[in-house]
Amino acid sequence: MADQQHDHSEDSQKQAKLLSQALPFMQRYEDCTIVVKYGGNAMGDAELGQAFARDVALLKQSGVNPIVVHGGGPQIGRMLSEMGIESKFEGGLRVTDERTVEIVEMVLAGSINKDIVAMINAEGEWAIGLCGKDGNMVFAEKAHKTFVDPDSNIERILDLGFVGDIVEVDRTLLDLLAKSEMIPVIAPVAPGRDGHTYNINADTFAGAIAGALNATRLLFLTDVPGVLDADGNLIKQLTVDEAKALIADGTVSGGMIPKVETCIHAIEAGVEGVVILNGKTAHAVLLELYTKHGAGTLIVR
Ligand SMILES: Nc1ncnc2c1ncn2[C@@H]1O[C@H](COP(=O)(O)OP(=O)(O)O)[C@@H](O)[C@H]1O
Ligand SMILES: CC(=O)N[C@@H](CCC(=O)OP(=O)(O)O)C(=O)O
Repeated sequence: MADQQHDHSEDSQKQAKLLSQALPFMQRYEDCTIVVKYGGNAMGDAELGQAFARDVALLKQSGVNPIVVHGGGPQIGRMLSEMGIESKFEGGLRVTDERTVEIVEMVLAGSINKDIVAMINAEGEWAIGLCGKDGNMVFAEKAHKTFVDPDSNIERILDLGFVGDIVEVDRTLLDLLAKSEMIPVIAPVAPGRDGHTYNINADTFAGAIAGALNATRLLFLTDVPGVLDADGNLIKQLTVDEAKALIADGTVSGGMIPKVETCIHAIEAGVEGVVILNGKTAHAVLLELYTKHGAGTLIVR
């Protein structure tokens, strides 16, 4: 019994110390908008998912305006495969025909969106699941992507079907929610003025939302610790110019290229800082925001 009491007081001392260290950071982000992009690769583990939901709830409780934008690429791929449809990507984007966009919307705005809402609600908060269609929040148009054939050096136009580029973000609904108890959880699906539904890369979608809201931070939860240098070491901070140089010299490659490019666009659109961090680390969001050393790579102007 005496031992237990001792443990308790040690625990509470530790907690008090942690809290006092976190306090200045909590004050720093009070009333700030923080957009968190929760990628499909960071999902899947129930315990990690609950830790993520607890972090988002704690942000709201400490006066932040958190907005979750989620992906779900691997989950869409699994559903398509169960239905006998093969996933095809061009330049990192899913080629999306009419049947595929229906399934994308079902998986993203349906099951994944509601799972995240339920996890946050289980932490005692009020999450509300949305997509670009809700409250006329986001409008898209058919994406116009080109591709330079490395063999012939000829530029080709890519027809990705119902993949969209964002052309408009209306912040009315998100401004209303910021003043309420609600935490928006947004799926990257948006309507076009042409009446079609468009599938939008979740990183791009999160960048556009963060830019339109002049967010203080945009966090990308992925499956690596952040941007790594040529020796595989984590780079703690980068300027936009340094980030561009890492793309140009090939240090940043593959899926990290569009991610870092989205970071650069978001900063140019008015986001104060963007962080790429490992969503597979429990409580990555709190470690990034509420500790001195952060958790990932911070990119700033
Ligand atoms: N310099 C780099 N630093 C970190 N990751 C890199 C780098 N260059 C390429 N990558 C790759 O980028 C991947 C992250 O991009 P991606 O798979 O598209 O993320 P997500 O699916 O979470 O959006 C990493 O898993 C890694 O393989
Ligand atoms: C156009 C396009 O590629 N859309 C993505 C949307 C989901 C997404 O981006 O999810 P992650 O963040 O988990 O990768 C897709 O269909 O997979």
